[in-house]
Amino acid sequence: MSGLRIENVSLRYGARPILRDLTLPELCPGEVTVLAGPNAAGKSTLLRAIAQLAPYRGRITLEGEDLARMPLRRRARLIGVMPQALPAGSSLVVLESVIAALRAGSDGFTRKADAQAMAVLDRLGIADLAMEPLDQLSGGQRQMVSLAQAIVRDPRVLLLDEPTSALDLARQVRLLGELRALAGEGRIVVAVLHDLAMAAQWADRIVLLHRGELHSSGPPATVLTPDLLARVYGVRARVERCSQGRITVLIDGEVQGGPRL
Ligand SMILES: Nc1ncnc2c1ncn2[C@@H]1O[C@H](COP(=O)(O)OP(=O)(O)OP(=O)(O)O)[C@@H](O)[C@H]1O
Repeated sequence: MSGLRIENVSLRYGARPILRDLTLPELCPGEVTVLAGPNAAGKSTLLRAIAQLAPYRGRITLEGEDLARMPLRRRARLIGVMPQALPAGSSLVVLESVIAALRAGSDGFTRKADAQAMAVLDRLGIADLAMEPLDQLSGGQRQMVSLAQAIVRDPRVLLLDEPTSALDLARQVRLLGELRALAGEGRIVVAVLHDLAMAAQWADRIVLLHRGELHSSGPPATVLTPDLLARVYGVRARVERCSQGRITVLIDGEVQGGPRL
């Protein structure tokens, strides 16, 4: 009961079913889980449901406790969310925005807030951005600040929606290494990634969604097969084994006729 459980979760937008009776294997501390699947499969929606940002039917529990019944502040301390994009129109500088994220999970004034927020910026290698206005950052810089906001409360669960989409190669590696380290410290890390080669390299487990349902889940080497990539994504892929049970995925092109599912 130490993990995150998602059981029989269904979610509709209006009359449209988006998640359909979704039950996942328990997501455990120490693991990086990548949520994968074609566009509109329901990946972001599932993250929103876990974060209790969208109403659903079914049960989502953390260490046996129903997240839907948890007091807001406690939930804010336990769950860190890195959305696809930070909302524009902020008048804060980076450090203030990270302090604001820290305070959202605390009941009162935290004297050490500045130091805590600075330590997180330093950990992510962006301390030099502390006094920059949030609205004047580049897309990649904003993404790193968004990660800082998500982890500053030291959450037990970290939910990230396409966290590398705006990052250059060095920062992609830095961020993914950071996710591994954050998991290694005992957190449950769940990230939506489109880049399956990246997912193969960094994930302990891949959960593949398709049209709001669980298609498959397991270690990258068992989920990411050429046959699955052809059927679900409609791409021709080569999957090669490398060291320590890891695989590399190379996409060659599209299969004729597109996805078969
Ligand atoms: N607020 C909303 N209102 C109505 N429909 C929505 C809303 N948000 C998402 N949807 C629909 O839900 C479905 C799943 O969307 P979601 O963003 O979860 O997919 P995704 O797997 O994250 O896709 P992508 O890879 O393209 O980001 C889509 O068909 C989308 O149009």
